[in-house]
Amino acid sequence: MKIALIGYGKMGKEIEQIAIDRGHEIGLIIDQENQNDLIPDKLKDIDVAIEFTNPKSAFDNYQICFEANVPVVSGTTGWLDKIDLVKERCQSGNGFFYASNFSLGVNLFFELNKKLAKLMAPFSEYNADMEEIHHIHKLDSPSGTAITLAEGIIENHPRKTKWIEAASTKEDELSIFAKRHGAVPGTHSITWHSEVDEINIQHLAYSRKGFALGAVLAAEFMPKKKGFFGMKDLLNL
Ligand SMILES: NC(=O)c1ccc[n+]([C@@H]2O[C@H](COP(=O)([O-])OP(=O)(O)OC[C@H]3O[C@@H](n4cnc5c(N)ncnc54)[C@H](O)[C@@H]3O)[C@@H](O)[C@H]2O)c1
Ligand SMILES: O=C(O)C1=N[C@H](C(=O)O)CCC1
Repeated sequence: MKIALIGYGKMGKEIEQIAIDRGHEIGLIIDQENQNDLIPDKLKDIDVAIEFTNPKSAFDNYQICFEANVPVVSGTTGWLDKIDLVKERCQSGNGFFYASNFSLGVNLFFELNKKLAKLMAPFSEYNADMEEIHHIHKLDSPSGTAITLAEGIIENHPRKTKWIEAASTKEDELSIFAKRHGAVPGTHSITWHSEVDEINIQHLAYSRKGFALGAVLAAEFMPKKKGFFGMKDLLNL
């Protein structure tokens, strides 16, 4: 498979390594300094584009791939205000795969989080909050993964209706505490506190390898696909 890498930073480089190890060819690499090279003509013989850039650039990059009819796998976070526009393009025949987190472990953790929220529903003595810790270079906050986790709690717990990135004393608000520290690849924990105890679940990434492998697996899933896909489609969760 011939892959275009859009964004050649920490994730782009990790993905390149795994894609080559799995027998793929990197046909095009686009980063900030050659971003004007991202034109439909250069994508002519590309099977799939993998996009990991930043919240401001991602949507424009998708549009160029859509014009070239190249399916996109994107892990960029912080652009979801435009998700309806992307879904419209998918309805008119483009292919797009998004995950706030591509690692298998986090996607299992998403399911565990939903089950725990459901289990807690009848027990009003327990209240939840969330902490996410990432490296100091991260641009968006809270993390895309934290937002997915918060949505999982809100969908499955009757007393939580929204999340806020602050300490809250309102029962219907889920507090997210976002911390930035050193080179941390990504740690997420959810704690359900009562007066007498707490239950804590945590996912801690040791490196970016799990994110990168998931993105390459998504890229292998995408050629010729039309529509909007996510990790549930890939992992059958
Ligand atoms: N979904 C996931 O599993 C997952 C995992 C890790 C990171 N991320 C997200 O992926 C994104 C990138 O993360 P990273 O750690 O690789 O960041 P990074 O800063 O190391 O790399 C981003 C790269 O994009 C380049 N870039 C900026 N504007 C561009 C443009 N217009 N066109 C092409 N390239 C451009 C930058 O020069 C940089 O090299 C972030 O949004 C991050 O939150 C998602
Ligand atoms: O390093 C990042 O940036 C990460 N971003 C994703 C998020 O916002 O959840 C996934 C974890 C790493």
